[in-house]
Amino acid sequence: MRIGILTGGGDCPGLNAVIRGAVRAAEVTYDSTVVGFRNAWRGVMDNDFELLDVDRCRGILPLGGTILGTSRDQPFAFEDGLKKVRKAYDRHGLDAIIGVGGEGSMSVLARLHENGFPIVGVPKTIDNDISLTEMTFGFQTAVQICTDAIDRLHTTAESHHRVLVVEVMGRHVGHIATWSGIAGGAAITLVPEEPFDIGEVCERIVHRHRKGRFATIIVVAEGALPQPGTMELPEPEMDKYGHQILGGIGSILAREIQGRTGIESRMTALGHIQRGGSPVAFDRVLGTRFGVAAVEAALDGAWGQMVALQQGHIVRVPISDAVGQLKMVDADLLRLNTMFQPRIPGDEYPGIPADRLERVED
Ligand SMILES: Nc1ncnc2c1ncn2[C@@H]1O[C@H](COP(=O)(O)OP(=O)(O)OP(=O)(O)O)[C@@H](O)[C@H]1O
Ligand SMILES: O=P(O)(O)OC[C@H]1O[C@](O)(CO)[C@@H](O)[C@@H]1O
Ligand SMILES: [Mg+2]
Repeated sequence: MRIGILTGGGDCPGLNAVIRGAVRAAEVTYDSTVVGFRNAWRGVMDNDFELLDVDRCRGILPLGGTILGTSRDQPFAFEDGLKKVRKAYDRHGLDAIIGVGGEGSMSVLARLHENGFPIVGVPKTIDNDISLTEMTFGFQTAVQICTDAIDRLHTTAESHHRVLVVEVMGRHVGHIATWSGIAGGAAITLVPEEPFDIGEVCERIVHRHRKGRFATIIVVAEGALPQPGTMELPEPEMDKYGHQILGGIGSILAREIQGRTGIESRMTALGHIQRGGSPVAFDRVLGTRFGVAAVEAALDGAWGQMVALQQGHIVRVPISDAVGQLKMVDADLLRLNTMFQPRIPGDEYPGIPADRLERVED
């Protein structure tokens, strides 16, 4: 079998593990050939490719990024895009294409499948927001990077008695913020799932500092939003693909908190550091499993399917079922954010008696 592979959307630690896993499975186990297209669909449309073999993939497992390069270009944005994809299939004698990407890339794959192409999807994103898979590779690496940063920020925040706002990625959902907030012991975590009230955030900070605490770490997802009418945010700029360029809520928050509370506040935006560098072991393993499973799906003719992690097992789900709705943070985890935040008078926590709440009041 001849299999095309490409990586699309933002890069992500673990992409090279997918490529290596797919190539090793194809070449060594299933006597198949893998054609790698550079920079996602741009490479398919421009015939920019390389043949991938076990030798080419030696040493790439611990490498961040993707050896194939990536882009947000896709065939439906071009009048002759589909024609060019068809030409690539014929020219390379392809039997399948494995597309590795985020929710946007999966939507493109679903449409290509509808157009008759033999497609298999592999979900990727540090944001961990793709439905029907419990985890995407890259996420654990991003969480570890954020947690390490928060650990460091604790000591400087405490020395200076400051509020430190840490802005992390998470365009539509707060998986990275929630996990790293819990792991790093943040006092307050703000996520897109639950618009925040700046007045209440400041009240919690003041209350905490009044009771002898000397520093506060706040983790905020880049896509977190204030409750309507509570705080002005500037309109974000757009990139050339129509995505909002996020990043900035951290500095706005730090300014607002300092202005309202009088407590010195600073901000650190972790930005693309979260996406760079070597994947942690979990992401290498998940990437490898996904790469192998994608080749096996192609060999089985499981077109239009996406490989996914469910209850520790690799399964296949229709790509069309995985797109359209993002995977939000579990209510169980969001509850921890609320439980661990500095308390203010009037807080209620379902299931916890009021006298106990008073005893553990932060
Ligand atoms: N339903 C769709 N049909 C056609 N194109 C789409 C669709 N949804 C998204 N796209 C486009 O697909 C491309 C890839 O999507 P996007 O840039 O969001 O990356 P992604 O794969 O979701 O990765 P990331 O996690 O980095 O966002 C973009 O150009 C986007 O505009
Ligand atoms: O690299 P770009 O295009 O700035 O995209 C940034 C976006 O990509 C993501 O990292 C997802 O891949 C989001 O968390 C973030 O908002
Ligand atoms: Mg996307």
